[in-house]
Amino acid sequence: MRLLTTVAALSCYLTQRRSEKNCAVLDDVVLDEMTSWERTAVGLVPTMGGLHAGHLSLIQRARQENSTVIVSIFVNPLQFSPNEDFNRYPRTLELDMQLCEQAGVDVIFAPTPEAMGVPQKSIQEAKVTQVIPPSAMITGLCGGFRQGHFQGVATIVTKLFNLVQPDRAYFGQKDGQQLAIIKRLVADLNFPIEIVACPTVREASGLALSSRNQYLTATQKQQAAVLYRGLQKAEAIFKSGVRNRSQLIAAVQQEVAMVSNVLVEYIELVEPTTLMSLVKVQEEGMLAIAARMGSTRLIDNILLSDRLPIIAIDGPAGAGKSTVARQVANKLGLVYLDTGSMYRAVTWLVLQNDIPLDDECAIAELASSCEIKLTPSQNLQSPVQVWINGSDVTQEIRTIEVTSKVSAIAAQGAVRKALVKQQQSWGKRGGLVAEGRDIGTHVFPDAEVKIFLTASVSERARRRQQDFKKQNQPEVSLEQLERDIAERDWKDSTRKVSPLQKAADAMEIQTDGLSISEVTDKIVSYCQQLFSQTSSL
Ligand SMILES: Nc1ncnc2c1ncn2[C@@H]1O[C@H](COP(=O)(O)OP(=O)(O)OP(=O)(O)O)[C@@H](O)[C@H]1O
Ligand SMILES: CC(C)(CO)[C@@H](O)C(=O)[O-]
Ligand code: BAL
Repeated sequence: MRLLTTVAALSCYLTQRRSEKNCAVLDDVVLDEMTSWERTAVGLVPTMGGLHAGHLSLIQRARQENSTVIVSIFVNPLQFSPNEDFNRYPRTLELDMQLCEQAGVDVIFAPTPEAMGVPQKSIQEAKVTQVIPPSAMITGLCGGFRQGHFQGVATIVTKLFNLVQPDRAYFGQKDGQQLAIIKRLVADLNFPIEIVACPTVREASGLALSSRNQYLTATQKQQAAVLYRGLQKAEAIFKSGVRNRSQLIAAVQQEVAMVSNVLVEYIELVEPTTLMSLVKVQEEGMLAIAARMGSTRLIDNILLSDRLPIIAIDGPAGAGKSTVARQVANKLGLVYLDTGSMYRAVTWLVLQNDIPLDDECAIAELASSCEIKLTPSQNLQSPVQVWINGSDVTQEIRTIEVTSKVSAIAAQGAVRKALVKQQQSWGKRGGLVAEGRDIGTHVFPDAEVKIFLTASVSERARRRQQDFKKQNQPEVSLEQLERDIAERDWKDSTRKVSPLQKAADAMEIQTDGLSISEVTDKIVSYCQQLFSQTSSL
């Protein structure tokens, strides 16, 4: 791991890194699987240091998804008002370096204000070019109590994005208003950066981890947990059907009022993307609170989502994921999101347009502008109907030509980005069963149910040999099939980008000796039991 403190050193490092053809830890076999984009994917985790488990969750996510991970540590003077805690803010670089080293970070970028070209002044006094988010996003919530704060955040994040030019940048849901503003900044200023939102990490008491928690006494820290308890009270009545603002806010107020030395600045219900105030929750709402305990300012929020549940089924090749996913969707009355057919449809379109498979720019153009529609089929024996740009390609995407080329297309970063974006937009309504390699870790990390479906290598080899026999394919020995499957597992799990990962909160199902219907029934009863507790279905 390197500690870089100047722009020149950072720029030199990034130039070197991007010119490298091979990642040191990967052998040629896996590299063949990776596109140039994957080999140089850079993940940035912007922080102000004082690292804790919340930051480490962002770093861990970045480590899983990128070839290079850069953590910036910079207490940004532009986002502090003169009366705030800029001087007192925790600065623990030595400890932060140890934590980053253990987490596999490649670079810590920790410049001085001078190296960053921002004077140690607040945004009002600074004489630098500034980035000003839409006023509607920065006047409410924390913006009403921290004049100029979000201009300061937007300015420094823009500088970091220009300096690092990451492929992905990681932010915590804990700072929900900041997250929404950064997503808007990326969209409005056309940064080619994927913003990855990471769930809030909490103490056992429910208190959101924050560098500022260090300011609290033990008693205050215990009392501060009331913020999250209040949000949970509102969440409980939301799940029982309450949607209006006044009742949700009152539920929080009532709970927080139990602790007299918590002085509430605001409790607000807003739309999480636009931050517009909500009278009632439509699809999704963010219930946010800010309060002071003595001189310490604390914030927290929860997302209230009305969507139907999402079931994410990940697992190694040959574990029966797609067959099981379709049957689970059918039994629960949900939609089976056949992600594999989406990549096949793009492959078909590439072939239709005679685009060479290595022309990644032309393919990116096609993938980011195509419109895919999946129509579930009631008959489990017949495939999901697939449309692309209005053409029904359900049969065409199953040809040998498409099958032989789909993995080369699916490995292209721009294709993945475009299709994951489309899948996530469908995910907003929920009611989906999706299967793949990183559905529960990357595509739908907030899925209500996560299953990791697996089977032994020998069992999967036996199943594949049976499939070949049914398809009158030439016989392949079990030994050869086991070698192929073991190699595939290794490639999928050691990929630097979107590797096959069992989500920490996934239930693993070992399917050796189980039939498809037995596995399906196992998952369906697990879901029904879970949903009956939360009345999600
Ligand atoms: N508990 C948490 N869970 C998830 N992400 C977090 C958590 N705390 C901070 N983050 C994220 O880490 C990044 C850096 O935040 P920052 O360095 O300001 O830490 P902080 O804990 O938020 O400190 P502060 O006391 O200033 O709120 C931000 O994207 C923030 O949302
Ligand atoms: C994003 C950020 C690092 C910019 O200074 C800061 O606002 C923070 O730590 O959340
Ligand atoms: N993550 C919070 C940054 C700030 O309060 O300045």
